[in-house]
Amino acid sequence: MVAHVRVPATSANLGPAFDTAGLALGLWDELEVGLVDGPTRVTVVGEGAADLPEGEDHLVVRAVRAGLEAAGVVPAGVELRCTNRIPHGRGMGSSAAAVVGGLVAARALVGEAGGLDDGAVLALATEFEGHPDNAAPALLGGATIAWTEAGRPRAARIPVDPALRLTVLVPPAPVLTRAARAALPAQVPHTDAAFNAGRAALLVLALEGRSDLLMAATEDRLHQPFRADVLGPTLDVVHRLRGRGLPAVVSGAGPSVLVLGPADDTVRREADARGWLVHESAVATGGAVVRPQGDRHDATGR
Ligand SMILES: Nc1ncnc2c1ncn2[C@@H]1O[C@H](COP(=O)(O)OP(=O)(O)O)[C@@H](O)[C@H]1O
Ligand SMILES: N[C@@H](CCOP(=O)(O)O)C(=O)O
Repeated sequence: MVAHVRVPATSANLGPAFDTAGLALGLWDELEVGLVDGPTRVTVVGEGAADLPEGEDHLVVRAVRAGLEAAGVVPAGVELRCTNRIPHGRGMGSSAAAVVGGLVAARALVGEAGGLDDGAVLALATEFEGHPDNAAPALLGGATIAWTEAGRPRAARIPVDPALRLTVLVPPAPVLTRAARAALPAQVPHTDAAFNAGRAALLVLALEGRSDLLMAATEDRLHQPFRADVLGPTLDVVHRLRGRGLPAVVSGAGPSVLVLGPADDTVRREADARGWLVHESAVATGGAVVRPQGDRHDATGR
């Protein structure tokens, strides 16, 4: 059996909800995973094709193995084909997609008896990622709040206005999430924590349809200011767009910028002037899914 999985890109934090909020974007990676008697073989088309390992070190293979191991299955090798559309190291959740996609493929291969329900997949994905905010929407779709309770990650969907458009401005060079996390302080002032708690609560209302709250709801003092130096021009772009009344934030750990709105002329001019790509979509309502064999897809993976 071959499991064919598609898994969405995600944007985490959404300004104030650091390591907590995230949403699925309309751009998908696809994976085909089978178990083989011989050594592991990996084929990659698209993003990362020239750089990624082709054996057991490949992140998707590691995730498939983790899922299989949790279900008590240890194959000799894994045959993996990837069609990658999510750019790497841009704050669009490529690593979460790889991990969640691999775990969902493992779930399809072992069947229900393997015990890999959504809670188990989210827990394993969070072990890989170190934070659950990308893994939750990659798995469940939509916009999510993720948190840890009694040592286990949990997630809940937030209702989102179906008219909401999302635009990601994507710079040409990556910044690894690890580097952007290393720039964060160990402690923040209580006033800044309180500021963000209020803004994160407001974010839920804004996503539900209170678009008049979007600007206030996307202010942040917990991560963006500390990341300015490692992200190059990203914070300048955020401030320029916000100065024009657009709710722009750092997408995930950056360096991309997420605008909670359509790709209007202001957004396109800002991106064009810097040679950045623009990706516009709605919030993707579905998370990682196992696709029927031979299902056709468009250029975004839909
Ligand atoms: N589809 C993939 N297949 C294999 N490895 C991947 C894939 N996507 C991401 N990775 C690994 O994760 C790294 C990027 O992860 P990270 O720094 O968290 O950025 P992102 O914001 O894109 O998730 C890549 O350099 C690569 O090592
Ligand atoms: N909360 C994390 C989100 C990282 O998202 P990514 O898409 O950049 O991997 C953080 O801000 O570090």
